[in-house]
Amino acid sequence: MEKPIIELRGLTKCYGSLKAVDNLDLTIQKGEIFGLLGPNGAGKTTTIMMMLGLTEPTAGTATVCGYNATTNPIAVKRKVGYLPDSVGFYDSMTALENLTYIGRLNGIPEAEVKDRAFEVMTAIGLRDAADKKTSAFSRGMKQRLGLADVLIKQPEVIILDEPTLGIDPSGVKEFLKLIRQLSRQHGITVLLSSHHLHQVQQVCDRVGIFVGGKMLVEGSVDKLSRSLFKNETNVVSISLAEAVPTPWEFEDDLHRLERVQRVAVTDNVVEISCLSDITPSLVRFFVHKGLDVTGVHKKEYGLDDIYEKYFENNLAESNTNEKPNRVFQKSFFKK
Ligand SMILES: Nc1ncnc2c1ncn2[C@@H]1O[C@H](COP(=O)(O)OP(=O)(O)OP(=O)(O)O)[C@@H](O)[C@H]1O
Repeated sequence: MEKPIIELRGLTKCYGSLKAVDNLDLTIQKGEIFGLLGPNGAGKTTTIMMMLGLTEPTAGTATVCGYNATTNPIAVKRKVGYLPDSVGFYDSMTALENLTYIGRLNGIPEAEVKDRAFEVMTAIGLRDAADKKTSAFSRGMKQRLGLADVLIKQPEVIILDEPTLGIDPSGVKEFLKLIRQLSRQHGITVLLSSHHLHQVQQVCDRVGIFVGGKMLVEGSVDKLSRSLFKNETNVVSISLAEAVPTPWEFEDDLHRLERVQRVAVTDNVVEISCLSDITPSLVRFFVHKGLDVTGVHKKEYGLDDIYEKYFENNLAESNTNEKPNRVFQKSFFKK
């Protein structure tokens, strides 16, 4: 198996008595898009700073592209492109001038820098705005140009810290699509830090939920959902034309269907949890009973369900000192 492109071992950072990052172990393979998810103050930026060699760990190591980020930060910076949540440009210069300036700073030869800048601007969809001053750029365009700054040095790894802050929903969608495209086409490894569950779910191969400096859980959304919702992976909601009376005369019959585990009735919706996907049999059951089915919806568990469930389990397992997690959870969803 190939060596991981990012390898964090026992990575720890203390600020006085505060453990901002607490004994973090993480490996990311080449070409993967990994989402580091966590509420404000979770330690995401501190982790990124240590991976870039911009702050020293109190303990542990961060190895990026085969280099120790603490002892060899320059080598790491050559291989890694970092996009913070907002990027500054010289507003009196055009997008192309800003980009070629960054290209020169990164040591790209004069003969190549303009062509490379055009190439990158085309890839990120800003070719037509190349001669526009960046003072006239929207926030979304600035983030794209920030990505161009990162790409011009042809990095092996891109680290994005809250890259979609302040971008409108359609801009976010486009931006994430672009990240995925770039990663797939060029085999670039991406670490994306965010507290937007839905955005991360759209683009990442694997996610880690990071709270209070610790990685609580990691894996693909699918894997996490299967392990957390073992007994509830097949939940179907059947909507009926009329409200279901209580007690419902057909409830026992429904329970007797093979593989049905749980039935819950609310107004005109019957929610059924099953051991496997038996949607066709369920629909036949309702039709056979002479009930008008107006909708069939299969529940899919996403990252927000995973996050919620994880905390539910965590709270149930422990009866001490769990209040901070509740607070984290609330602030997580608010944004
Ligand atoms: N230079 C510093 N000195 C002291 N404490 C710090 C310093 N930098 C960060 N911290 C603390 O470390 C913790 C982790 O901060 P960090 O910025 O890494 O979190 P984050 O997950 O990136 O949060 P956000 O989503 O708000 O950016 C916080 O409690 C923060 O106050």
